Amino acid sequence: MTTLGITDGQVLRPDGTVERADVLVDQETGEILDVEPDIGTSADETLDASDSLVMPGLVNAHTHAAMTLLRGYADDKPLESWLREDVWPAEAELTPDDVAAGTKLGMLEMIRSGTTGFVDMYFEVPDVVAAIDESGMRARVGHGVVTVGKDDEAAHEDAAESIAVAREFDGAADGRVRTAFMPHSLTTVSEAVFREYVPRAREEGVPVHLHVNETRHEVDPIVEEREMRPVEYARDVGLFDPASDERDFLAHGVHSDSSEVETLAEVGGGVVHCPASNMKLASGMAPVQAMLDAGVPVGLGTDGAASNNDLDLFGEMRDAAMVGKLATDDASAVAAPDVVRMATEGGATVAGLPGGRIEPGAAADLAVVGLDGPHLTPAHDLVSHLVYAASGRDVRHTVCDGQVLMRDREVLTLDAEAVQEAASERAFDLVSRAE
Ligand SMILES: CSC[C@H]1O[C@@H](n2cnc3c(O)ncnc32)[C@H](O)[C@@H]1O
Ligand SMILES: [Zn+2]
Repeated sequence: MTTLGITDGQVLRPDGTVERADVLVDQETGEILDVEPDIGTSADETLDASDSLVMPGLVNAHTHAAMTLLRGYADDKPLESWLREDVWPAEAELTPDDVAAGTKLGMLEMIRSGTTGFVDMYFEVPDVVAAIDESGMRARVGHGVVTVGKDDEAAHEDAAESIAVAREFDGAADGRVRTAFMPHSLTTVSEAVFREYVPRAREEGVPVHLHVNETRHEVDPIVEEREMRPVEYARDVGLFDPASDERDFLAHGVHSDSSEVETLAEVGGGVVHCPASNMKLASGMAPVQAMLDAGVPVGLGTDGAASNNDLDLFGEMRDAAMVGKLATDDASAVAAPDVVRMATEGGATVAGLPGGRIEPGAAADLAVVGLDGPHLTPAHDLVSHLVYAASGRDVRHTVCDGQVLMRDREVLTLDAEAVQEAASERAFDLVSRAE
């Protein structure tokens, strides 16, 4: 057995308390062996956590990692015109190598801000998986299906590709990669495709992940044409089936009404809250406190870097807490302990990925946050600091599946300079082809 000891720190336990302890990890199984004081120093490899908090690695439960290439390319627009006028024309020019470069840049940023697992909906999944394998991160990936504007044959090809890559890559990268069937949304994918391919996802044993209730423009036509709320329509085409072994999960859910929140709680449907993207695109404020009260599993996501514009989940935690209070006119809503849970265990649950808890037997997916900065002084309440005062720049070390991905802010699995240079070059070339 090869062991990793994370020594001399304070540890965030699953019940939200903080205690002084070392964390001992079995690097072969990728699991936490024990959490006790003074057990880490004789490990084969050690990470110093003095003056630091060891927390579960953050889970970015909804992103489009390669959209880092379009960071700052089209800002200050609402979702529909942003997608149609700027993003989709640029994405039409993407090559597999572009997607690989953008995904690596996204992962570099995520590792540097303490994220160990993510959910990625995008294109060129084989290249995305190869990049994830190299990075050492954990992810649930899928090919995003859009059928609007396509003839029947092209629509079926797109959906069939999503199922085929889900089948081929589930369990790749030593099990760190899981997959899902990923129709883009209820309005950009035809009813016929949902009805034919959701059962195929069930046969493959993969969940379904899609955007739902993101903007009013998406909700209104569904309600008008079908006389059903979007979550009801989703259930009608086979999603969120409580009899399924896999948990389907939606991104955004901003305009979910109380009946939809109740339904999601009843059937165990997961929601990924993306507060920065919802604010930037002026999509609205999700009823997150109502979801938590109802028992809906909720995680946090950045969405893509073009609607955020970074992949730092510490920003998402702060935004979730702030907008949660604004939305309810209640300063006690979406409180710090709930936000930290959403960003860790909640995201892991929603995405069906290991991690999210520091306890023996759990996946050794960890972030070590330095506490010595003036902005984190005094240390009255470390959970409060994680949400309201810290940023991804405070993360010292990142560990996924027992392997050290970043030590003392140096990413060990990706060549940061080369990744940034390649992505930058490809991004400029991409937008010049699109214009
Ligand atoms: C078909 S792959 C995923 C697809 O989604 C687009 N996208 C990025 N951000 C959002 C968002 O907030 N709502 C809906 N769709 C989004 C991305 O550009 C890809 O085309
Ligand atoms: Zn999205």
